[in-house]
Amino acid sequence: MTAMTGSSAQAGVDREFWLIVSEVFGDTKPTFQGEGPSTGVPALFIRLAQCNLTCSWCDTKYTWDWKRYDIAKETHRRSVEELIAWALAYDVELVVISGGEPLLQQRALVRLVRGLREGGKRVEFETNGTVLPDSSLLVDGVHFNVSPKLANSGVAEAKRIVPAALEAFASSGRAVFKFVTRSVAELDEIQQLVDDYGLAPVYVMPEGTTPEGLIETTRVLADAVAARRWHFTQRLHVLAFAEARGR
Ligand SMILES: Nc1nc2[nH]cc(C(=O)O)c2c(=O)[nH]1
Ligand code: SF4
Ligand SMILES: [Mg+2]
Repeated sequence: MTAMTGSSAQAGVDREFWLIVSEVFGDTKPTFQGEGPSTGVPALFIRLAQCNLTCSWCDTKYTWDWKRYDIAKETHRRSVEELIAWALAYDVELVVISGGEPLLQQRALVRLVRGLREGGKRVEFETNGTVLPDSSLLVDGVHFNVSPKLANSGVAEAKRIVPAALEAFASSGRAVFKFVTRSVAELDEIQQLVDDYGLAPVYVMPEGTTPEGLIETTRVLADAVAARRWHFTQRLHVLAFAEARGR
């Protein structure tokens, strides 16, 4: 026995080699990256459980809302090795790591990303931009779709806006900033964040979990987004597959 035994040392090892996963998809029912600059690119998805925010309109509450969902049913402990082997079994270059908030499990992600890169994969993270990224994740072949949350999320500003994290992503050269938006008025709120933290490039994405809702909000937003010379992104998986989980 050494001083490195006991539950906290064990937890440290766990955090390096294991991930708490919500679901993986894109294998048996192939899909595309549905959002952001790689929209339409074939992709595998690893969705991690747990989030540090509680957005009212969150479409993946089954990753964190244990009042509504059963944590025992919705979460699975998977080894980093197992996840790498799963991804490498498919001839799909892009692996999207989403959540929940994936960067809450950053120590194991460093190993996961290394294995995926060594296997020839490209990696995109979907993150809420509140967790400072480890420098070993800011490497060739790894990109971040950073989605800072607006007041429409219902989350307190001090929780959803973490200046040091936003600045780190902005200066990384590996991030785009994607804003879930409902109204033209919210574009001023986005502009303020863009100015305060030097965020670029900006992608505006309509909030919605139905094709009808997305189209309606797209019509509301498109002119004003184009006028600011910002990017616009749809949610292709919602248009293509509706609300089907795991697509
Ligand atoms: N096809 C597809 N693309 C996505 N891009 C980001 C997603 C997410 O849930 O973070 C997502 C998703 O759930 N499905
Ligand atoms: S940050 Fe993302 S996963 Fe977390 S509650 Fe908000 S929308 Fe859901
Ligand atoms: Mg989604």
